[in-house]
Amino acid sequence: MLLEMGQSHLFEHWPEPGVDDEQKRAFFDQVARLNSSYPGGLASYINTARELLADSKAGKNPFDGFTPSVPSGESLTFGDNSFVQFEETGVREMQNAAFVLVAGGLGERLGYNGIKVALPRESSSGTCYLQHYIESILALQDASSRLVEGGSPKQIPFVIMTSDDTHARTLELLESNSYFGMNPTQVKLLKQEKVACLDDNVARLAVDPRNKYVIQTKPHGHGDVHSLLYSSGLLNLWRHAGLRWVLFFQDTNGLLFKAIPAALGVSATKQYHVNSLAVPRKAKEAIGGIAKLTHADGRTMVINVEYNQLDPLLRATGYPDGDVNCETGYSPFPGNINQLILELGPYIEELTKTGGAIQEFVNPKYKDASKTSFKSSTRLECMMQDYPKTLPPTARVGFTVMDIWLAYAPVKNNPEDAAKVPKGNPYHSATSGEMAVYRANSLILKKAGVKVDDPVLQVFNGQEVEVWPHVTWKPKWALTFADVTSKVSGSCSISQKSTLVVNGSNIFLEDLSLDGALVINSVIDAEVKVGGSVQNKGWILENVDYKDTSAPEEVRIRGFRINKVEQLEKTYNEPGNFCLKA
Ligand SMILES: O=c1ccn([C@@H]2O[C@H](COP(=O)(O)OP(=O)(O)O[C@H]3OC[C@@H](O)[C@H](O)[C@H]3O)[C@@H](O)[C@H]2O)c(=O)[nH]1
Ligand SMILES: [Mg+2]
Repeated sequence: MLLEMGQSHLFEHWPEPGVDDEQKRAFFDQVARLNSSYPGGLASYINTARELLADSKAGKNPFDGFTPSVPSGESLTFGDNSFVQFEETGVREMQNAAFVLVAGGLGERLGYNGIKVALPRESSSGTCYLQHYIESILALQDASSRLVEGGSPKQIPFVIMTSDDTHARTLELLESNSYFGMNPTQVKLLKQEKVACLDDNVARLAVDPRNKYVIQTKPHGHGDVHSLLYSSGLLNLWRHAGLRWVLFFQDTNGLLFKAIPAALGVSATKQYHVNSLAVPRKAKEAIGGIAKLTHADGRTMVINVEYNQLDPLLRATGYPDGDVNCETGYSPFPGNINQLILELGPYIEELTKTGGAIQEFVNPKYKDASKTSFKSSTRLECMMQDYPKTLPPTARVGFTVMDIWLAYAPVKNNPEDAAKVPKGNPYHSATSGEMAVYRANSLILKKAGVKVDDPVLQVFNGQEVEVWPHVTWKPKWALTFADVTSKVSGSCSISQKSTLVVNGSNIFLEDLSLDGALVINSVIDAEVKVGGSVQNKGWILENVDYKDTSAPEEVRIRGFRINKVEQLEKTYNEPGNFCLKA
């Protein structure tokens, strides 16, 4: 097959039979793996690569024939009646859902040496992303089964897509923490394989420069999640178990689960086959734009246009300024946060046709204008949000826009690059990711009637951020706005320098005045009323420079550490009714 596919160069420097036989066998093992892990096999990979490389060389626009326009979608306002209604519907539907986290990426822009899901979401409680995600899913599972009468409690399946770069460390993180309270059988890890690299425009496979018996490989992108789910057989198991929704999400977004209940509510109410979550997007921000594309022949689709493609597409179709903000101060195209909700039935139907293959693209870095050779080997890639591209026109494809402060705070950029982000655009750094959690929680409490002091501006690692009171709570305390309002009453206030860590479910804030740090831990059967005036020196943020290698990496990249000077910490380990009146 390799010879037929023009790959004879792979064998050019092979010694005669009997020499290096072990390594030659390993070579064919790798070829077999590359062949079986790609829908259609290696030959089809090479053929597609040739077509895409020829298009790229000819400068063909992948959206040729399509004109972009601004689509209309569901736009939600946090806390209003319809938002609260969507949240309730979403929580009810949650027991028919499965979650899929794509976490095979290395996070090259962040440059962190560990896996990204092990990073703390915020450092007041120290909870890492993976723990927060699992605790959110478990809390949703409990809340959903409480809402649905007579329903037997179901376990929400949780799939994590890993890669060779992240698999072992993800598994280790789960196992060394007892799966953060989730039943181990509830979690499935699916490892994506890398794909072969290509050396030139005729798609000659690239040999590893250090070992002529190894083909160079690189990641194929998060689009692999669809073929992996399909071939795993999980989708049909889920269908037989009566599930209806699959929710996809990415590795570092500390706010995501604040948007999930309402977003699922929208899917269920509008009966969307595909629902993408979006936020207002700043021009040139590194998030894809959701656009309606209309083809010359009349076809239309609502689809993500990736951030590197939006500007050229706009310039080519009558928007001479390309990707710019409109009078609202934002790009007219909503920003895709890559939280997709797919309805399981139509999803299985589609994958049965495609095998889960997603339209691919190639992005070679050419040496010069002749476009005949590459600076380094390239490969085909695919993105999970391109799934709708093959859907029939009858498919119900929609999107839901929510506020940025509520829904999106990824950690993608290293401190140096974050500090260079144009003023007014989000940093997407470890610093902004943590501050966004405090801001969202503070704003939610404010909306629930708590008097929360305004933030101060502070600079960490060259990034100016709003510092709100450090408020953090466990998902089991509150998943929805209605949960928060049911747990806060009377006249409560929180000063700017305060820290509030709520680590329990039945904790009620009643006439609490907080000026300092307060940590409350409780078991499920303890009902704790928290009130009175708490005043102490609190927890203070101290600057840490990202170049200071004496600090742990996760501290350095956020630019501060918490000095826990003084706090009131109370733990309620026994069932019963308690009252903390400071
Ligand atoms: O091969 C891969 C690559 C990436 N991933 C995962 O996919 C997720 C997204 O990866 P990246 O952070 O590199 O994605 P990008 O920032 O380039 O863009 C992504 O997020 C922002 C959206 O607006 C974009 O439309 C979306 O493509 C991560 O969770 C990552 O771990 C894989 O699981 N496998
Ligand atoms: Mg990327």
